[in-house]
Amino acid sequence: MRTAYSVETVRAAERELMARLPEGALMQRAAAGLAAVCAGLLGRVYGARVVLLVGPGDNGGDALYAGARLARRGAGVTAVPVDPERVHEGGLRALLAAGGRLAGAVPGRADLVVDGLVGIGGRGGLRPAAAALVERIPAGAPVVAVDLPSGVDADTGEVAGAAVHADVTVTFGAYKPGLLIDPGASRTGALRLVDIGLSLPDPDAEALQHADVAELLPAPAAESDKYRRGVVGVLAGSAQYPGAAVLAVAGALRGGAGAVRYVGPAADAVLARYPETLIGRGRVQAWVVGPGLGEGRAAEVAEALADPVPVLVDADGLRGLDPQVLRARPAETLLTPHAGEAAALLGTSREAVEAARLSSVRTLAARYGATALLKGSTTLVAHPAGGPVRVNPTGTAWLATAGSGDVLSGLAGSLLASGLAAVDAASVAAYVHGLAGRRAAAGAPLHAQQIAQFLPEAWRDIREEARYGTGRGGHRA
Ligand SMILES: NC(=O)C1=CN([C@@H]2O[C@H](COP(=O)(O)OP(=O)(O)OC[C@H]3O[C@@H](n4cnc5c(N)ncnc54)[C@H](O)[C@@H]3O)[C@@H](O)[C@H]2O)[C@@H](O)CC1
Ligand SMILES: Nc1ncnc2c1ncn2[C@@H]1O[C@H](COP(=O)(O)OP(=O)(O)O)[C@@H](O)[C@H]1O
Ligand SMILES: [K+]
Repeated sequence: MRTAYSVETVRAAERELMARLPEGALMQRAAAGLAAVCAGLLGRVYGARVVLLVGPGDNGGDALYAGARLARRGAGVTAVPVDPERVHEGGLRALLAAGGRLAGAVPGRADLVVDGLVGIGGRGGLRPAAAALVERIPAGAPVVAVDLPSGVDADTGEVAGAAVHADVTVTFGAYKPGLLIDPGASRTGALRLVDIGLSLPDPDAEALQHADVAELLPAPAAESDKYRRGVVGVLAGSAQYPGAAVLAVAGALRGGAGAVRYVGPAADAVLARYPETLIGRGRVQAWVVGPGLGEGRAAEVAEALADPVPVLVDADGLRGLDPQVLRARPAETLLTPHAGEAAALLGTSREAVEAARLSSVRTLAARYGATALLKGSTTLVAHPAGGPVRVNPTGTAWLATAGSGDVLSGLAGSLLASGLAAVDAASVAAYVHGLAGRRAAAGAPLHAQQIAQFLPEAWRDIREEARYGTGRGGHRA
């Protein structure tokens, strides 16, 4: 499990540790880790041209001390401060003593640029003086961000205005949510964590890894039969959108349930593609409701919600949902909107949801009393009672293709039917779907059926790789 912590939590842990260590010890740990990553990237440190962009706070201090370490190994290090009157004193002294120099402008050429403009003390988009330095970063020079790419909000991943695009981000003590969640996540490049010895409480966000997912994937026991494995009901499709039913069933058949039961007007299309599907009403252990339903199907949605089993609501099923009805349900509800659907549920705009994904998914879950999976560039899953938000680390923008979400909802519903808690079903489905999408795409456009076809391969990969890894999954139901 990769865990992430808010600025407030990180600061508290730092204070606690700093009180027990000699002054400046933490910054030296950070700078040593940063310098080691920079040296690794440079290969040959001696003679390399390193440019430090130095903000007024401790983030700039880290960059200066790391620069001093590189200068002592023979690099030509130039520090460019945002404000020459406000530079970390000790860091500057160390750099100058090691042979580094101070400059008023960004040099035209560099083998490495270190972004020490702002770290967890940053607020809002970069101010003009800092943004101007970012614009001067020499084309093609690799950029290493100190703690986080300047301009990215550490807690949320929000980017208001200019922000650094890093090739590598060296973060200290703990990952911050903004490093894992878009738009921030797409600015970090490769992430490196430097352990500075913090003791941390429960995380604010977490990302499952292969080993966690492997532990959650359902597998039939020797005594299993199809009913014990769970039956998932799929209420989807319409005369206008029969394909959504086929794709949801395609996902459901590959998600661990023992049988898939289809209810709706697209039975012929479903059977033509998947003759193994059961047709018509009957007992199910979980429902998938909504893909391709079209309009005027509220009564059927309400009927499924009245069944005391877990229900996943997607797409057209999300229209006009009543929070009171969801709160009164005796079993879990899982909502799987994309940003547009989430905006309608929250009474805001799609842009507002995309700019603030973390708070949107939390609000959605709390307001509707349901687990919420917010799809898009970083898929997030929130539990209605709060706790860490799950951040999906797999996926590719090629998944943004018609019908992709239908496959996801079928898959997640199948995992619900096989007994996973809603948070686990949602985050495992997003993980496997994202991996299958990456494999199916392999750098080229894909269509939704291919995602379904690659699900078993992704599933097998997770189980295989996890044999050699460690890690724990799970979440309270
Ligand atoms: N506290 C600690 O124990 C440690 C802190 N470390 C470093 O210290 C950083 C935090 O340092 P600070 O608290 O000094 O804060 P930062 O250095 O992150 O930023 C604060 C400074 O940036 C300016 N600023 C804020 N928002 C800005 C914006 N949008 N545009 C331009 N300038 C902006 C502020 O005026 C302030 O002077 C961490 O990110 C990390 O790099 C590390 O050395 C590890 C140990
Ligand atoms: N930019 C993106 N990067 C990664 N994944 C994306 C992106 N955009 C969409 N996706 C994923 O693609 C799927 C699209 O689902 P959805 O919007 O419901 O499409 P549809 O309704 O056509 O099935 C979701 O799994 C979503 O997370
Ligand atoms: K930075």
